Amino acid sequence: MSSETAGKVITCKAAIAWEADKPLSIEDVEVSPPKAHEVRVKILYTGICHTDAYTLSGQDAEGIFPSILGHEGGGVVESVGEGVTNVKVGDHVIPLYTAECRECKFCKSGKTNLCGAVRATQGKGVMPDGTVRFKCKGKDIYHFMGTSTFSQYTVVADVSIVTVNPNAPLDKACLLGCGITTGFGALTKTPDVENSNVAVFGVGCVGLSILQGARAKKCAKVIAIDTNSNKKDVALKFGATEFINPKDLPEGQSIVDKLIEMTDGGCDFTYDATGNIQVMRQALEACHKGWGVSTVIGVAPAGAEISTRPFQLVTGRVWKGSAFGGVKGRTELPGIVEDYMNGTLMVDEFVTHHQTLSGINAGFDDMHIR
Ligand SMILES: NC(=O)C1=CN([C@@H]2O[C@H](COP(=O)(O)OP(=O)(O)OC[C@H]3O[C@@H](n4cnc5c(N)ncnc54)[C@H](OP(=O)(O)O)[C@@H]3O)[C@@H](O)[C@H]2O)C=CC1
Ligand SMILES: N[C@@H](CCC(=O)N[C@@H](CSC=O)C(=O)NCC(=O)O)C(=O)O
Ligand SMILES: [Zn+2]
Ligand SMILES: [Zn+2]
Repeated sequence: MSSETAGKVITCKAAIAWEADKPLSIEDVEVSPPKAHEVRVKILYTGICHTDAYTLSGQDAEGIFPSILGHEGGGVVESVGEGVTNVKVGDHVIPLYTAECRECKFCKSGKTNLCGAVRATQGKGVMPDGTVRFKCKGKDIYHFMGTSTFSQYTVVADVSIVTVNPNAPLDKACLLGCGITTGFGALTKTPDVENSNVAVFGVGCVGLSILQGARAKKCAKVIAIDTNSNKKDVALKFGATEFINPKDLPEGQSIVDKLIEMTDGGCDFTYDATGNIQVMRQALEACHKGWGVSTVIGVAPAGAEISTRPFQLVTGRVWKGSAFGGVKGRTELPGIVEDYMNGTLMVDEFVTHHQTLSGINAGFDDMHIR
């Protein structure tokens, strides 16, 4: 069965990022029908992630303009292109910026959630055939992260979408398209994390979700670190057992010294959820000699590099990273939605503000309210 609009161009509203570091502009866009192995989705809700703000600011090495940003969406399938078998018209879906084709070297490796099927074209802002599905004022508009959820309709590759429980409220479940899943997955998929000492740098959506994961995995000491002391209460609510503001430490004591002191030699696991390269170094160096593992999650500006003394690694600390929490979207995201539905994963608590599409720039400002 097909919808009335199937096969036709749909004209709808979208927020266009015409150039870096300028407000988004609400425009009429023409959204072409999906080609083979593509899906057109009516987006009902989207979150705004700090990565959208980062790309809009011009700091993303892959940032392309004009484009339609957004990657934390929830919607309903409007139509499907030829050969699409994994979703159907009317399905409630979450677009996936980390695809899962189940056929590429990455997917088959069993070692990573990264997928090679569409990543190269995704990074260039085009669909897998090298063309775009959006037009505005006669100009081609680029896609973003393979999702472009700041549009009333979007087109995604079939490997970049998953059907979820239709009873899940999409105004909240859309957040599982990035931040919450990223933090929760990064912690819960860490091997041997149970009963360990954990430090989480940055108490935003990602950091809070790491804290939730730490509680679920019954970690022993769970230390949240943020330069904003207003984050203490929420950190404790989501699973931190302690909170430190590095600015409050006595002169001469670094956050690394403090964490080593609190954990009898260093943390078993640390996570960066700030995107700050100095913090990434602190997170690594606060790990226990011999076995501590530090995971980089935050996204740093184009050109930024991390550094430490090689001795930190020689003496057994491990530096690694995680994208989308290591979660394989098509296989695992429906289960995470179920965790939300059965009350074992907090999601509603992350919704602090609502905006309509026309208020999207105010939505970006809302993220910075302390
Ligand atoms: N790898 C992945 O798959 C993903 C990565 N990300 C990235 O993760 C990062 C976190 O995202 P999100 O949680 O939404 O971001 P937020 O900005 O909401 O959270 C980051 C927190 O870190 C705090 N912070 C800043 N500097 C320091 C510091 N020196 N020490 C301790 N805390 C500090 C910030 O405080 P303040 O607000 O006062 O600056 C803020 O509270 C971003 O870089 C984002 O782009 C997001 C999703 C997926
Ligand atoms: N485009 C950037 C890197 C941006 C980045 O690291 N993105 C994360 C997701 S952030 C979500 O909010 C990610 O999953 N990276 C892996 C990937 O394959 O993109 C750059 O060029 O540095
Ligand atoms: Zn994101
Ligand atoms: Zn793949």
